[in-house]
Amino acid sequence: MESYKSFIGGKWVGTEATTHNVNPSDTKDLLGLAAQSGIEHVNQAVAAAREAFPAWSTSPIQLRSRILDVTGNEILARRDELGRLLASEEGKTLREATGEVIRAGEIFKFMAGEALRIPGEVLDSTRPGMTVEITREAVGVIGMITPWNFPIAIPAWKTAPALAFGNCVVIKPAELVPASAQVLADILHRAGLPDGVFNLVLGKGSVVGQALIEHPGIDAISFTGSQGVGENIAQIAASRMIRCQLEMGGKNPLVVMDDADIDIAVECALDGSFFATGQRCTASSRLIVQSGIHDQFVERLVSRMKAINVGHALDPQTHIGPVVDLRQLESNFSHVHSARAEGAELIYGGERLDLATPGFYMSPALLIATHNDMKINQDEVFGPVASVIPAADFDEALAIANNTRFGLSSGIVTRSLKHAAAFKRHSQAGMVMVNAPTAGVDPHVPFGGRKASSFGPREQGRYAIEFYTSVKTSYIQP
Ligand SMILES: NC(=O)C1=CN([C@@H]2O[C@H](COP(=O)(O)OP(=O)(O)OC[C@H]3O[C@@H](n4cnc5c(N)ncnc54)[C@H](OP(=O)(O)O)[C@@H]3O)[C@@H](O)[C@H]2O)C=CC1
Ligand SMILES: O=C(O)CCC(=O)C(=O)O
Repeated sequence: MESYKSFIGGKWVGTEATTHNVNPSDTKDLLGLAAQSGIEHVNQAVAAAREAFPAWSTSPIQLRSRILDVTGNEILARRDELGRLLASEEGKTLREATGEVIRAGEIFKFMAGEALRIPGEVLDSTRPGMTVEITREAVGVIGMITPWNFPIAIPAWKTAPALAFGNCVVIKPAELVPASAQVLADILHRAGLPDGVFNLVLGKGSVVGQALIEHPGIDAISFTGSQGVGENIAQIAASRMIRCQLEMGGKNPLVVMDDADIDIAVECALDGSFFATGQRCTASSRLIVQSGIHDQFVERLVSRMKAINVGHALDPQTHIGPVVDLRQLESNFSHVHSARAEGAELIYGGERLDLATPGFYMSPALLIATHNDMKINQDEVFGPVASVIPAADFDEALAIANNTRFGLSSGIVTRSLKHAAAFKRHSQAGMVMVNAPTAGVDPHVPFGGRKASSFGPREQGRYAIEFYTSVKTSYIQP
């Protein structure tokens, strides 16, 4: 039986109290026991990070780059083993989990390059003989709180740029996925990261997470998760005048125009709405379909859904794994139930499945005859549930797409360059896809949204530098 520990100041730290890490594909399969750290461990982790910061923030960029590169190489070399681990604790399929591990490895390798390319500027001053230098410095100790749906990629895309630019880290991963977090701590440690630079504290969000965001030794907070927790973090960060970066939910629209290639439209909807069990903040939960193609699209999508295998995450025949836990499963059913009560028609799926192993299985659900004001089309579900909203023309489809408090990703399937260009320009989302699913993004470009989906500077790619560095302007008179 595995036991997962916190990692503080270069040492593994266990606790008497533990939580069970259960495989959502088979609840009889107990993967391990995870430490339940408390406030004391948060205090120790922040103290270790503060102590490590002066040396790490001024360390040679080649050293930082090398450690990130070695970390990325090991993650990539162990993709199959780590993919199995991730699929076992989170429930996404082996293919999806291995893809996520590769993404994490590539992020470390990308940031190994960025560590060597920290930009600056030298300008003439308005005062004769004087120059002005604009440089970037590490922010300090970054508190990170990460969700369960991308157990290694999200910690990677926060940690890699933080370390590249000389910051220290205290991370609290979601309680449901301690194994992937522990693997990351172990790889970074063995890659040569000095003690205290990266600290992992396992435990409850309401205890460890709350203590971390309130800790006076934290200089910035990067969070991915629900809107409620994000709003709490924003208030605390504002009261302490520290920066925060919040990635929260989505209610992402996929617009299907009459002139769409129907095969592309159906595959985009299938992938965006249901793969990864719909547990992506970029999932297409609103399918906005023009009237001329509506019936054909629904018929083709349902027929594709019928061919989908829901099953054990490690079974190579599985297309969609289980929901992550019972709470999320019940929440998904309650969304479907309330949509039907509001008048939506459940045309396919939405049922609990009893399979060979006891897991949190549900068939992907498609609701039709919905309108955008329904709760199902305003609240994030975070499961394999999508609804179809009919639209008369492009203008109506665009208006519906933008009529949401969220603004993470959006998509359009069309053969019309005019509609694609207009959608790209007027969609109120941080990421826009043309003839591609709303979910599934590249590791080297900015990630983030608008409105209630995101707050603060973008994550990932070269843009990550904005959050993880502080700009200094120096006036130099020789
Ligand atoms: N944008 C995204 O990618 C995600 C969106 N969500 C949305 O959130 C819903 C609920 O999922 P859930 O996992 O509960 O999301 P949460 O926002 O509760 O969890 C995200 C992270 O925040 C931590 N956390 C929880 N409470 C606090 C707190 N008071 N202070 C600090 N940290 C805290 C969690 O810890 P712990 O694990 O211990 O609870 C976890 O590490 C989903 O159904 C979905 O709609 C969820 C995950 C990712
Ligand atoms: O769609 C993706 O590739 C990323 C999704 C994501 O980051 C999330 O769900 O939190």
